[in-house]
Amino acid sequence: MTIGVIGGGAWGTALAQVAAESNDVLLWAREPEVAGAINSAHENIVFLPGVPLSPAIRATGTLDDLSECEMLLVVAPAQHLRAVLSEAPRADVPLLLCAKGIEAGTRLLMSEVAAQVQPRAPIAVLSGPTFAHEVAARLPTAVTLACEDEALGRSLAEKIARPFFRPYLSTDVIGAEIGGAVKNVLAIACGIVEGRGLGQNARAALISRGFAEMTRFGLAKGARAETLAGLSGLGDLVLTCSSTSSRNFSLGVGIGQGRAASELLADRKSVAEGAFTAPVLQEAAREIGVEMPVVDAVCTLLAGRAGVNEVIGALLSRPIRAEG
Ligand SMILES: NC(=O)C1=CN([C@@H]2O[C@H](COP(=O)(O)OP(=O)(O)OC[C@H]3O[C@@H](n4cnc5c(N)ncnc54)[C@H](O)[C@@H]3O)[C@@H](O)[C@H]2O)C=CC1
Ligand SMILES: O=C(CO)COP(=O)(O)O
Repeated sequence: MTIGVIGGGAWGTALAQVAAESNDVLLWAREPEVAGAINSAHENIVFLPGVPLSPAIRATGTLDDLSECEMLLVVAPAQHLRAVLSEAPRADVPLLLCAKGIEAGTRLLMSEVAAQVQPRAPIAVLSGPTFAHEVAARLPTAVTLACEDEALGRSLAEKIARPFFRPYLSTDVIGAEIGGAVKNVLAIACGIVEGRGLGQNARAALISRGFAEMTRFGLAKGARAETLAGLSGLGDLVLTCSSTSSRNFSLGVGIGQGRAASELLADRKSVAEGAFTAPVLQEAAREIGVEMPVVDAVCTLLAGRAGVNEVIGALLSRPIRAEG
């Protein structure tokens, strides 16, 4: 079977490599130099350099070429997903959504955006603790694959599973998406703590209190508690809050060291989704009356409305309250 991959960033490329172990893969890349190098040198020189790619991966710059694929992995960044999926051929094949974020303006999750622009396509979500370079190196990785249609979810999981890449099934699409979107914002917060040298205790506190925020927001939006505590929620939160391999965490480190978020973001070619998700998550939480003080703090720092010491001081001086 031919699996299509929409998005030639690090994650799209790593997933293409997984899928290419037992399928033909056609990868759409926006940048001609990315598609060219994958076809000529079997390497994504821009977003995943140094990883020899399978010859079963072909790249194209034309979305229409994906019309013959039997399933599509959608790996364009969250804020571009609507535009890219709108230009893709009308599909009635399954879309496996792999981006982590909430759309600015509409406050929609990726599954909701995909349902609007590709209404005939069955939708599933893949999310979890998955650094692209580790997956590309075939290091053991487990993910959540969420699909309301259980039988379809199982068949998609069977198509992409490998001994080193292990999907766990769920029917909680919203839960899987909320975990992945929220953890990116919390990873920025943990990076700030690291960059400011505030210690391991503070980071553990932020992970726990951040998880409480993720849970409050997720439950209010209809997510299931066990999904939020699983691979796509807590699992990914722990990964991205602990490593400079995370672009969100490393953005936070720079902010914690006193650099302006705008300057750090302008320097990047790779995406730090949390920077885009943070303000829309804050709006969505306020709309439903869910308190998210760590998310609020990240928003203040991303917008440059206050300094790091002031924001952390305000977080630490909140009234004493019950943990649960
Ligand atoms: N890199 C990773 O380890 C993982 C990434 N993800 C998620 O996958 C999604 C894609 O991230 P990466 O592959 O890491 O990206 P990346 O940071 O490696 O590359 C940036 C991507 O953005 C695309 N892009 C830039 N401007 C665009 C535009 N105007 N329209 C459409 N596309 C545009 C580029 O073509 C490229 O594919 C994100 O939502 C990310 O959170 C999820 C799991 C792991
Ligand atoms: O989502 C990821 C790992 O699961 C990648 O995290 P970053 O986008 O912060 O690099």
